[in-house]
Amino acid sequence: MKIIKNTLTSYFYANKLTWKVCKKQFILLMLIKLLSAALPVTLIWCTERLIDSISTFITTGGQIRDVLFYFILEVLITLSTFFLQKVSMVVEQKMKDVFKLDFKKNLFNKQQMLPYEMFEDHDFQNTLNRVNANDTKIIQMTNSGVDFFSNIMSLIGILVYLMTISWWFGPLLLVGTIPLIVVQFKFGRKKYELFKFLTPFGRKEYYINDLLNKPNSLHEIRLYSIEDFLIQKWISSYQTSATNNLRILISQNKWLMLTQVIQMVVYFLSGLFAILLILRGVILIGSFVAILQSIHRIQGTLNTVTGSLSDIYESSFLIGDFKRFLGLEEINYSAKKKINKVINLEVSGLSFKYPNSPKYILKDVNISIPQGKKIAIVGVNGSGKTTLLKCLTGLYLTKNAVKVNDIDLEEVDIKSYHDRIAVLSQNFNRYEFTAKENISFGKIHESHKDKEMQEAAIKTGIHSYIMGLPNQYESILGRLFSKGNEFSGGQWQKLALTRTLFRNGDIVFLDEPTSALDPKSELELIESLFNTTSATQSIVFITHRLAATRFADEIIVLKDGEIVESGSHEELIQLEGEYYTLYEHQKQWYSETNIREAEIR
Ligand SMILES: Nc1ncnc2c1ncn2[C@@H]1O[C@H](COP(=O)(O)OP(=O)(O)OP(=O)(O)O)[C@@H](O)[C@H]1O
Repeated sequence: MKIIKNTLTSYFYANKLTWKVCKKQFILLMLIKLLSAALPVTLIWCTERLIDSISTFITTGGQIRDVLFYFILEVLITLSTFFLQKVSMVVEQKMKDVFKLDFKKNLFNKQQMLPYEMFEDHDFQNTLNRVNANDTKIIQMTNSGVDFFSNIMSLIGILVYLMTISWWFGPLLLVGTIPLIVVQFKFGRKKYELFKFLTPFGRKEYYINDLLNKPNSLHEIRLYSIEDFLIQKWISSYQTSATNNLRILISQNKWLMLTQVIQMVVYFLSGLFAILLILRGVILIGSFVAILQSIHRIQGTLNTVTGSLSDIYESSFLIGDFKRFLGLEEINYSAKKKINKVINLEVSGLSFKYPNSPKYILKDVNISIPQGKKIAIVGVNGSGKTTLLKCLTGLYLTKNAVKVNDIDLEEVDIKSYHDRIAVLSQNFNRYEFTAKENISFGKIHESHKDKEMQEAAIKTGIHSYIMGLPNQYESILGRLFSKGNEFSGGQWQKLALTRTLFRNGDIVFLDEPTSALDPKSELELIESLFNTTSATQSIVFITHRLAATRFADEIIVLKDGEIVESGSHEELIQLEGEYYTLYEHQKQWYSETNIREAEIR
């Protein structure tokens, strides 16, 4: 009972969605299917009449007009069937296209409303993967439903026709169908469960495929000769999916064979019964042929009907995923306080651990960032620097620990906060669009401000490179598309930094902004950055290069998620602690002499 209720709920839900998006195509499809449903029984009736009129014509010299009439009618019905089939294919395709467009738009919108941290969770990624399959599943469910009803109507028509000859055909044919329905339902559920189990394998295949296709990843793969290893991994994932899919197909077909045998027995019994009727003179030869034709058609239609039922049942699970996804709690922007300008950012007693991870990555961190303050965060790998940045920028929210303008970040409309900050992350994006677009993404609504963009590009030192490109700022970057121009790693980083500067945030967060730059460019850039930011603009930057930290008002040293030292460059050097040790290791790289030598070279 519960199965039927759930399936029906999902089915009506799918229909409601389809109706909302593509009413016109939906109505048209239903009309076509309605017409198609009436055709089989008409054809059977016509065949019966044709044979009877031929037989009358031969035996008693009846009218040739009748024979020709039924013959032409039969041809017309057959042609109409083909015609409706083709039109319905086009309508279905159009319906799929319209629906997919709307579905994807809604999905993207929903994704935007979900907290960032969800996207780092693999279970969420699996669900998202299955939800993405829903665009076709919802339409398929609607179409299967229309097919189901159309076939049921056609079945009823044929059954009623058969039962007017003898009511025995009804129960006989229906009993033969029950095993088929049971098998189709059983495998509908199994197929969904298998799909769920195989989702991570599918994602892995997709990931490896991407690694092997994209020039950025292929570069290292070629040089390390790990193609074979990766291909092997892909094969193993693929084989798991293929083997399991084949196994379920074999198992389903074994059961379907059994139901087929039962159906054949029913078919022969019905045939024998029809022979009995003709021998007793109850029916004519035309009715006999029509009975056989009806039984044959019923069997075919029953297979389609139960197949549609199984599809609807299987899809209902996926639609369950989709409904759960839509029900996920969204970030509530409207109920939150808007930020028009960041006056100060205060971190007090921030302790943080990632979801599904037992270990605290940040422990009791306290930082004060008033307007205009320049802070450098240093520490060895894994000490929690990037995690701290994620908390400061509101990608991860922690109750009462991070306050902007004395308001808990959890209470703040996070979009309004993001509008006021500029972030360059360690894994910045390389957009394979034009140079101008790459920079304008920093402030997309002000993409017409060419002068500001160029000023930012001059600051980071990328302007001269861009001017050297064939179409200057309109040149396409990267190698993926035609007429693309590849940048070096450092040039891409300068471009990403330009994007961040163009954004002109109240606070600029930089996660290792100079990691790909040569020492000379690095020093020049950091100096220019600090000299040209306004007095009210704050900077928080993470770096491993300690030559850059001397420009900061305060340096924070993180170790195992705790602030172990903080102060100016001179204060920390005098302290001779963690910072001093790190600085001593790097000192020689940054001595004035080395830089000058590098310049001469
Ligand atoms: N999404 C995540 N889920 C679980 N643990 C994470 C996640 N991101 C980072 N970590 C863990 O948090 C710890 C700190 O990582 P984080 O990236 O903040 O260090 P970091 O100081 O920026 O390091 P690096 O200098 O290498 O960039 C690491 O041990 C890492 O394994």
